[in-house]
Amino acid sequence: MNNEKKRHDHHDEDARHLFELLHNNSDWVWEVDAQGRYTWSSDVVTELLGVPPEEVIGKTPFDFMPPGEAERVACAFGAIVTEKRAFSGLVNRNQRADGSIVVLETSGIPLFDEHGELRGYRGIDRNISNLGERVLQLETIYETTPVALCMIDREGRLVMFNKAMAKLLGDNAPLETERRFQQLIPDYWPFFLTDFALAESNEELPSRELGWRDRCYDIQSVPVRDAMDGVIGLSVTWVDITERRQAEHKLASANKVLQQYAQHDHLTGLFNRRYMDERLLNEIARALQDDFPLSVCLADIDYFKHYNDTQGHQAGDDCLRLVARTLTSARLRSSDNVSRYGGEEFLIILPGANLAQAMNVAEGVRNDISALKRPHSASPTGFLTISIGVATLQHGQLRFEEKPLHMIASGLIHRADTALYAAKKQGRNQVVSARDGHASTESTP
Ligand SMILES: Nc1nc2c(ncn2[C@@H]2O[C@H](COP(=O)(O)OP(=O)(O)OP(=O)(O)O)[C@@H](O)[C@H]2O)c(=O)[nH]1
Repeated sequence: MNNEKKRHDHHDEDARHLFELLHNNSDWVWEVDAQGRYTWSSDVVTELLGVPPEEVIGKTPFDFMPPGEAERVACAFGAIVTEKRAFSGLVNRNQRADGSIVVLETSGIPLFDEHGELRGYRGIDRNISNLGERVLQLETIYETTPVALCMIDREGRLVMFNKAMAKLLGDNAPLETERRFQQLIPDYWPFFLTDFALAESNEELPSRELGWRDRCYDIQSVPVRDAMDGVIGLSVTWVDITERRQAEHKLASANKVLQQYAQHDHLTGLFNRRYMDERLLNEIARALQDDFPLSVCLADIDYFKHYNDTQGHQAGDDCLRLVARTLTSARLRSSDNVSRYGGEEFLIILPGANLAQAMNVAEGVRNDISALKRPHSASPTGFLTISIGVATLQHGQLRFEEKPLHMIASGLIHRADTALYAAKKQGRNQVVSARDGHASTESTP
């Protein structure tokens, strides 16, 4: 009898204690039915929402939230109820009876009846107004930023992802967090495995440029660590750089076209004088450095003014194009360069060619042009011909040249021009070298 009374007293004591715990605490304890209507509430609700427990019964949590917030939370809570799972840390804004806003952190566990059917939830709400407002703001920023963000854990699960990331994944977007990245974008998983390995060894993670469904992304992972500094996941940023890359490609092609214009003669397609002057400086510098000879051939169409005057300017242009084609199809080395140097004047740079070799090339070119048998009434041959002046920077002689490059270049061109003048003077349709001023081939009248 005595023991029985003791047990009874204990029971009373526990019940009083439990009552105190439930109603006189900082957390609000509640139960809802399967439709989310409160079926039981501790007194703490008065403190949190400014209404007594009896006014809460029959209502749902969404009845205490501002409309936009109710919609947002309903969305998150809908997924939880569908899966009939426990949840925690669900942050939500509520409107108190006096109109003020209180931010609550809600956690709960599902309750099942004897048939295993969901009969409701039991849980607690905690007032986190100070911290909560900041958390919600950060969540909003995370959710609505146009940059795609996600967090991948070590098993490849997509633990978190924002709206932009869901859009990026499109119909690949996971409906449950259990979906693994390996299944979503299998090709990228090896990159993240590498990032995990680098993060483990405290190395910097590189940014990567990868394509996914016709878009181009700049992807950067940052390790997420636990309290013991272990890597538990990767926070990944996906910046869509498709437009930037497209603009860069357009710019590169435009630059290519501009460069083509800047370096080429539009009539013949050959390199122009501006390019060739620069090229000549580079070739002379190379010849000086490696101590090899370099020659230039300056070619000029004979009696071209007359050709123009009799055949017309258009035919003159065609003739210039024909000469350009013939010069480029001559058997030159790949390092040789042909340009239109002036109106009807062409320059050929022959790196590595000594005077004899250059004379040979020039003679071949002269011969090619006369072999075209292009009628030209003013020419003594009756056909189109060219005259060529050849000048060479001799191997060995260069070493002692101490002039600036541009002076060596202009001196070389000047000597070729003087030789060309001599060729014209001696009857045209011939090649003359700057050294001796003698024609290598006489014109054939
Ligand atoms: N059709 C055409 N003619 C051009 C072009 N550039 C220069 N010319 C012509 O080339 C001719 C060059 O004439 P001249 O410098 O007097 O020389 P030439 O008549 O060839 O006489 P020699 O060089 O002494 O044999 C001029 O009539 C220019 O108008 C061009 O792009 N197209």
